[in-house]
Amino acid sequence: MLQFKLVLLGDSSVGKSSIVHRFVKDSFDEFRESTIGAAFLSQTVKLEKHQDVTIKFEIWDTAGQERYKSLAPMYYRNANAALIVYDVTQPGSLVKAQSWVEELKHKVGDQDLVICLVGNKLDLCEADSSVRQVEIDDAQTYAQEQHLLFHEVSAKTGAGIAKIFQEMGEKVYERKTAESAASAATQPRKTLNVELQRPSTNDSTSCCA
Ligand SMILES: Nc1nc2c(ncn2[C@@H]2O[C@H](COP(=O)(O)OP(=O)(O)OP(=O)(O)O)[C@@H](O)[C@H]2O)c(=O)[nH]1
Repeated sequence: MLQFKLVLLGDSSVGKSSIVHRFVKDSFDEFRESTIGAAFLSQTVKLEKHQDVTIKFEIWDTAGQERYKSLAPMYYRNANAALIVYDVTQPGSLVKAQSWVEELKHKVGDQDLVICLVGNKLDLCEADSSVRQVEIDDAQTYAQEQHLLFHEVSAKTGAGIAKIFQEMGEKVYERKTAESAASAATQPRKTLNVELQRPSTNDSTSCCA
């Protein structure tokens, strides 16, 4: 099974761990503790667009607190996919998300990485529209300009969560298969010149002694 490394980045308390737990365990904890360092989980995804293909995400959920920021490169290095999360009720968290986008593009390069911008806690706006502080159009326009995937979700209700990982899975798989096809096309064909040697009949120890 193809495995892909996925990293979650974003400000503290935006709901990174909650998104991962909703995806991996289909559960939600109202009182989740802040992550220390990073947490690792894995989950498989059966791709809807590619019949009979199941991929595995190895997920690194990083800690959003400023004091852990220097650890992040360890987790996004060699990643195939990144979810950059903000909270739709906290405009500062979008600014932080944008700085992660910049850092990834600078350090990793978006050719190598599928990036998805995710606005979380949508349920809060649905309960009371006045708490929304980041307009969907603004975030979506930014995502389009930066060539990022984009979703608004709720880890609490589960709305939109499976869709993120389905779409990310398809993108990383398509990238991988396109890369493999391109490298196969550019590889020179190797001709094997195998000379068959007849074993000498009077040397019974020649091959295994
Ligand atoms: N209403 C609502 N609350 C959420 C949602 N997602 C997370 N929360 C709450 O927000 C708080 C922070 O969630 P976490 O998942 O720990 O956030 P985090 O981004 O992993 O935080 P760090 O580990 O500090 O980086 C918790 O109290 C969650 O219950 C959501 O979709 N809706």
